[in-house]
Amino acid sequence: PEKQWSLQDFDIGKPLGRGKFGRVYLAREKSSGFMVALKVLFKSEIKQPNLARQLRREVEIQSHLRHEHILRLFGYFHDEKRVYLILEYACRGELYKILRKYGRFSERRAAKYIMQMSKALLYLHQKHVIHRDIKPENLLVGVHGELKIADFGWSVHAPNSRRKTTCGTLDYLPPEIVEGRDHDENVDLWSLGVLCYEFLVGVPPFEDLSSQQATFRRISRVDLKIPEHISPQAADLIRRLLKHNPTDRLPLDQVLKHPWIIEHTAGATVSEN
Ligand SMILES: CC[C@@H](NC(=O)c1cc2[nH]nc(NC(=O)c3ccc(N4CCN(C)CC4)cc3)c2s1)c1ccccc1
Repeated sequence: PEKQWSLQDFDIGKPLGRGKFGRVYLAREKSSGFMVALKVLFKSEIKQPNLARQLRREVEIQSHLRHEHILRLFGYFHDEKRVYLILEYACRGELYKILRKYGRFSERRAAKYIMQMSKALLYLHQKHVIHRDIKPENLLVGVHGELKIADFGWSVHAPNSRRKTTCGTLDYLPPEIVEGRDHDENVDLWSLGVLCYEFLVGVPPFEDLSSQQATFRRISRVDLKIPEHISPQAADLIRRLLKHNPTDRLPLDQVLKHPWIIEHTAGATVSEN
């Protein structure tokens, strides 16, 4: 039987971060000493029905997932004002802050992350779950330097035609969502290509700081310029993922066999520092 958790079961530590709704704290479960991340969301902020439905979906989906590159959701509880999600603690922090600190990643580090993301997405797609919000802000780093996909607030069961009213960056949206068309698992392949580009270049491929419309236009036209310093193999993988037609995008099992991934991750299965 599922254990009924409550706030009394935890010692709350330092705040770890914050999302659009709520904050996340380091916490220790008292009887085991197990460290977790406790995500606190205010009911007042998720009052709107679609946010409550989104949260229920996040909990429903993430609580059933078991994968080394997907952040575990161990349980949840609520009091009169707040909802609490008991999440796996990723002790090396947020990937986007590491990316901003370094500016951009080496091809070896980028390829390792893309391989890990591909394995996680393969697992998700086999369960007909599409994440729909793959971006550096939703990626965390575990104790062995491995990636963990967090924040399933936008994940859905495929196929899906629900309008995605984005609050965050638009840079990761694929043409079919930007153009309001139906979408399926292939949206995550597009985002994987955007992620690979941003890891290697330091900025997303279709970013146009002048306006959202300008970014939409560049996405819809797949207006892609790959800088000279990117290796031909990396450029090839990015081009094979950033295809306007969702079914033309390189499937995940092929991504894992791509020469760029093979060359840069040989022997990387052992835990890395
Ligand atoms: C992805 C956003 C999402 N976050 C989670 O769910 C989150 C779940 C979860 N588990 N573990 C985390 N770890 C951290 O946040 C963290 C941050 C910094 C750290 N360091 C600072 C630098 N130092 C050198 C190393 C240690 C270590 C861990 C987070 S965030 C969210 C969504 C809504 C509301 C709040 C949070």
